[in-house]
Amino acid sequence: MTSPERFGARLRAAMDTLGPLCVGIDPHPSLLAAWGLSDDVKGLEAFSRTVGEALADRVAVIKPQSAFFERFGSRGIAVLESTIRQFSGTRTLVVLDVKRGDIGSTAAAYADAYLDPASPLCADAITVSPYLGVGSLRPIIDKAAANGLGAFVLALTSNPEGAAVQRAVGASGKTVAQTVIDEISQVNAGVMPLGDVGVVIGATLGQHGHDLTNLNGPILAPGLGAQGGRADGLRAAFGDQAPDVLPSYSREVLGAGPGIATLRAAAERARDECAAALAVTA
Ligand SMILES: O=c1ccn([C@@H]2O[C@H](COP(=O)(O)O)[C@@H](O)[C@H]2O)c(=O)[nH]1
Repeated sequence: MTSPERFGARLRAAMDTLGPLCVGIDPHPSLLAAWGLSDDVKGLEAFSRTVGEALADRVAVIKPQSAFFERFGSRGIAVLESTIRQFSGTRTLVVLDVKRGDIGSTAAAYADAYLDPASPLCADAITVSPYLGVGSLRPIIDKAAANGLGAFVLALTSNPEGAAVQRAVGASGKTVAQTVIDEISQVNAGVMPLGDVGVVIGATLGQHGHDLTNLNGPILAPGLGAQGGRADGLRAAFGDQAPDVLPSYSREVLGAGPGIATLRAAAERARDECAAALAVTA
């Protein structure tokens, strides 16, 4: 049996062909209202289907935010399952934003839920939290690698409250975030063309002062638009790692709906701004 193509390689190909952009599916109650939809499962379903119709095969990555689906219980989860399925067979990869993490034996169950192709919630990658120790994520990292899937580990989040924990300095003299980055760098060492395990670094942070040189993995950068991050700040924030940066917008792009054409136009504008900001000059 041949091994599945690795997540890092698939992400690199998607970003090369469709551009460096992730759009979040965050069906906030205020967005449902602005789109003329009801704040219930029917509205959730219509919202997610419209985003799929507008952006499948047009953006490299789509990132459903699980919380907005969980809000509606099992029927919301059923919509999340069909939202993920909408993108299968397209070039658009799905990163499910669930920020999971637990002791290793429970992390293994999360891996079964989200990174096993037999599961209805299986995505191309998930977001995970390292605050039980990066080592506790090993079952998730291993399951992802075995199935050609990936994970993004929180390092420096886009919200201002994150700094108190993530910039705290440990006994090694490194910040918590740098320790996370360095442990993930080891996981990705030698993987070509790009490792399967990324980190999350907020696009709101500007020059964050952390060393990403050896990461060899994708950098998911949320916080653009609604949280104040700007595409023209990406280059200064990420320097030589620019080619590995996956900028992410949710509300800013979703606010252009419910029209298919207006959603596409907003995503294209965001993609072009990010691509220009991240362009590697010789
Ligand atoms: O550091 C982080 C990690 C995750 N997020 C998530 O991304 C989107 C951002 O939505 P916007 O509407 O573009 O603000 C949301 O789902 C967050 O939970 C983040 O913002 N920062």
